[in-house]
Amino acid sequence: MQTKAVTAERTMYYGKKDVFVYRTYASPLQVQPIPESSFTGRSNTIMAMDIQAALKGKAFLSSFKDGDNSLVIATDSMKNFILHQAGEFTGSTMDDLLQYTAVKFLETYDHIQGVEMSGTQLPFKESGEDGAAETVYREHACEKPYAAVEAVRREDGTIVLEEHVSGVTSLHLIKVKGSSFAGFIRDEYTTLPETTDRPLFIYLDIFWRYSNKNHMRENYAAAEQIQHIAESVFRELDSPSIQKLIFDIGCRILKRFPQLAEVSFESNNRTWETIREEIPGSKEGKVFTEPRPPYGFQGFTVFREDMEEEI
Ligand SMILES: O=c1[nH]c(=O)c2[nH]c(=O)[nH]c2[nH]1
Repeated sequence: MQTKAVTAERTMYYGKKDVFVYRTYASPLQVQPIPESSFTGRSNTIMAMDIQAALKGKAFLSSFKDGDNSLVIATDSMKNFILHQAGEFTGSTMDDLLQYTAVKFLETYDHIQGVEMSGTQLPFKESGEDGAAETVYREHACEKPYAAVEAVRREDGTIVLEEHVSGVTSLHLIKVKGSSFAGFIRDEYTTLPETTDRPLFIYLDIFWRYSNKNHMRENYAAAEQIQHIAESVFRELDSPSIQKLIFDIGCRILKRFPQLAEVSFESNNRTWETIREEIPGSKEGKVFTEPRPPYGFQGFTVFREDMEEEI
């Protein structure tokens, strides 16, 4: 849950997580292709999602303090509500489904003040060599589209979308050569050698915000396209560090999608451990093994004003 007790304000919410929603034959998604990706949409024959919802509002105080459940919507009922709305939903993205359902919660129950919802999409790829099979899908590992929304009831009673973040999580990208890491502080704590060419393996989560919340429907940036941009920039550029790599990926994403205001990254260094630098008879072959913990990580947000040069 994103909500953290970092302010003097009381933390108070409750909800349901891991609501698995499988909606079949939702409206297909269509997007404009971009140079880095031939992706043009999803059939949405299966929209598979792991959804979380949290309800907020002063009305719930008595349930915590006095054990008064008279205003409690059981989390079991919340699960049923979410599953029901998945059948009413006519849109084509998880972002939209979350917004639709969060607003429905507020419209249905007057005493709720805010609803936070997030979801991870579980991609099912068309099965078959040419992807032509229309009814058989194989579950796809690794990268997953993500979305989170918060809808609130204002003082004047209007319901607004206060927060919306989209994302793609668990990209596992390896580039076997063309990455370096050198020039860092060398002191008595340094044992890491400088590398001019390392096999860089990163785990990457990417999150983005639209400059205007209406863009979510009119100018949707698909997780697949963001992923393909990340892969293209990784392939094209020789990076001096993961820090610079994620910055460059962020600039390219903002360049490609003017409707986005910012892109954030959480990266994890999973660079393989080198076992054999040289293999007799092989020009470039090496042998590596899994890295051992602990793992390095980076977090960074790229804003539009950061984009000075063309990438
Ligand atoms: O790209 C990197 N950035 C770092 O900050 C770092 N630190 C480290 O040990 N290896 C790496 N690699």
